[in-house]
Amino acid sequence: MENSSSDCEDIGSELRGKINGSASHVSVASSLRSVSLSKMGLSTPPKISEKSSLRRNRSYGNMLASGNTEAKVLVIYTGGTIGMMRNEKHALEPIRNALVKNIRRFPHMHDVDYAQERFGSGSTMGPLVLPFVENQQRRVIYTVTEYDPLLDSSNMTINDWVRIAEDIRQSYEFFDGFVILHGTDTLSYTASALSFMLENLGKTVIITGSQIPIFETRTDGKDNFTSALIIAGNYVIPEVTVFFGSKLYRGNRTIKISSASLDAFDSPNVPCLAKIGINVDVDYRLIFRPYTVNRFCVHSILDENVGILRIFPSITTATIKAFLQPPMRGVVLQTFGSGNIPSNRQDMLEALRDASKMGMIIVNCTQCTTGSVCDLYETGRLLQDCGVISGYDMTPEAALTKLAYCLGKEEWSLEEKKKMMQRNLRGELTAGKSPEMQEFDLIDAVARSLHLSTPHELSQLGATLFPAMVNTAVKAGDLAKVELMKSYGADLSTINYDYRTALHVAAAEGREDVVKHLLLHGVTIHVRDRHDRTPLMEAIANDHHEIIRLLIKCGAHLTGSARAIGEFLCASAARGLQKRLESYRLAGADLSQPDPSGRTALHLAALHGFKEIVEYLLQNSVDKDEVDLLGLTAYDYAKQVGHEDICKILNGKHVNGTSH
Ligand SMILES: NC(=O)C[C@H](N)C(=O)O
Repeated sequence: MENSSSDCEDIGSELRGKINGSASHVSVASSLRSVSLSKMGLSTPPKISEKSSLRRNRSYGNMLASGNTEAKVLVIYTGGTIGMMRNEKHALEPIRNALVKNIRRFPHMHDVDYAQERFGSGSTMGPLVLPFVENQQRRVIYTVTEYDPLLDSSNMTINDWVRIAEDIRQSYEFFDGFVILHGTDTLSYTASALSFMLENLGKTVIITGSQIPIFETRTDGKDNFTSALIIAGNYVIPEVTVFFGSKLYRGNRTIKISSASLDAFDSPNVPCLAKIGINVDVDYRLIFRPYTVNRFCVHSILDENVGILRIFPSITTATIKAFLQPPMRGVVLQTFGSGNIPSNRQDMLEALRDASKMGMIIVNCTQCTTGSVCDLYETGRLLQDCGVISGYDMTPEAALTKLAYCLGKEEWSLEEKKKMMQRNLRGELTAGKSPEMQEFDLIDAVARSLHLSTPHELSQLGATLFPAMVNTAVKAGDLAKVELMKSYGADLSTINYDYRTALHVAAAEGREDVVKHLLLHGVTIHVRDRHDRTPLMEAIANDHHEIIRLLIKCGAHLTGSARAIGEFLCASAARGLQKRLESYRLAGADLSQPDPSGRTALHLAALHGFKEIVEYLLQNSVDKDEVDLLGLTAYDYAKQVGHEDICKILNGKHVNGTSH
């Protein structure tokens, strides 16, 4: 299917004025609200009825003929050192409108020639284009939306997290991935909060920033930003992640470890998800996936009555009591070692017990950078008796934002909130042991027989064998074998040489039970294969209606431009494929969407004499009076070729009311 780059251009041109012009500081939520959905060619695709819009759409058609594979990334620029400049006192401060202007001058970040050829604009306006990157499938087209005011992240609040989350929600279907430019100081808090707020996330969200402004000669900003764009555009890692200093981390596992080093972040309790060196090495097995059949949504109610209390020797009861006073509703207690507090401090224990009895959620987290709280010592077990719950190995940032999130879930009872705090929701904690792999490791066995031994050879073997074996089991609908492959260490989300996943195969083959199984195992629905086809497109192309319903329920959406969908609809009608039209309808297409000549599926069905399709389209509210580029209605076509039965159905009324 044709990619939807024109959507990107529409968004780009709409935001362009706001980014570069005088009214530059508008949140993308409000910007996108002002960009009509029909203009983006998605939910309510445009109808072509006026000559001007026709001309516009034709010229888009020419641009799309470039045949390049592109990915669209939305960049939300909130502030931080990355976009700061030195003022007269030599202090760093964010400068409005400077980032995009400067990026346009960096040949490493913006390919002016490509932008010129593709969008007819390049050096001053239009979407930004990342130059071609060796070994990456897609060229990244990105749009930057700049917040007003730009913030040093120390000034950010819960309201800013909500704003970012809402902006992602508003633009979710129009972009392949998201990059958030953010100050480093509170970046881990934002990353943790967003990881909870963005529920059933299916796309890549990366937060990055820098220690040195991007405008300076020696900067980490350019590499961090470019790498984040490449990953967001080319890899589906459905998590809120942090990219910094050559590594991609799970956001809610990160902490800022240095105020000076360019490796400012770490995720001490879990390995990084990807490393950028000469190649991009993603460890797909580490990716945390939503194990539900639900579509993406944002939970934006956070309770701000939460806090972190760090215990220290000789802390007074008065201090503790003061901290636990209403309106406080949730507290992260940072304790010693593996979760200990002084066992000889009955006063302290009493204060905690009282607060817990009053309905406060108190979560025990360690002051150590690595490791977890556990009931190894009497001093730790005592806290449990007071109603304090375990935060396992959560970072204080993750525990605090998770508390704000859980307390904001009004539909959950207090017990449920406590249960959720101790459950692994987004990969933020490790409770208990991870499932064991089968003793007989398939890849090891094959590797031995092939005399392969290096870790690189082993991972290459796995990457080659597993997709083929999983896909064979999926094609056969053999769920037991799919499970077996998983126990051998296969990642069900893995892609083959054609960038296809098991979900593509299951959707194409009509294996509804396998589709369900894969979705429940977190296989992402947004991966596009070499030919830009998503699992949803596979289900449509094979008319598997139940699977289309399932994928849509899970948040899948059409990815082609409105015009391309119009072409598909017309082609289906011309070939008498009513089932295919129904497939598109179930997938959310507007059956009235015209092709570039302004003809709708109804014109084509009338022309080719498919009476049932004409009836079907009329039942689905396709306007019989729509005229094409030549000013002809569906009736005119039917009349011309003598389909009298269809003329009768279309009842001869012209758009302006004159009878034929
Ligand atoms: N490196 C940075 O971005 C630090 C800056 N103070 C901020 O958090 O906004």
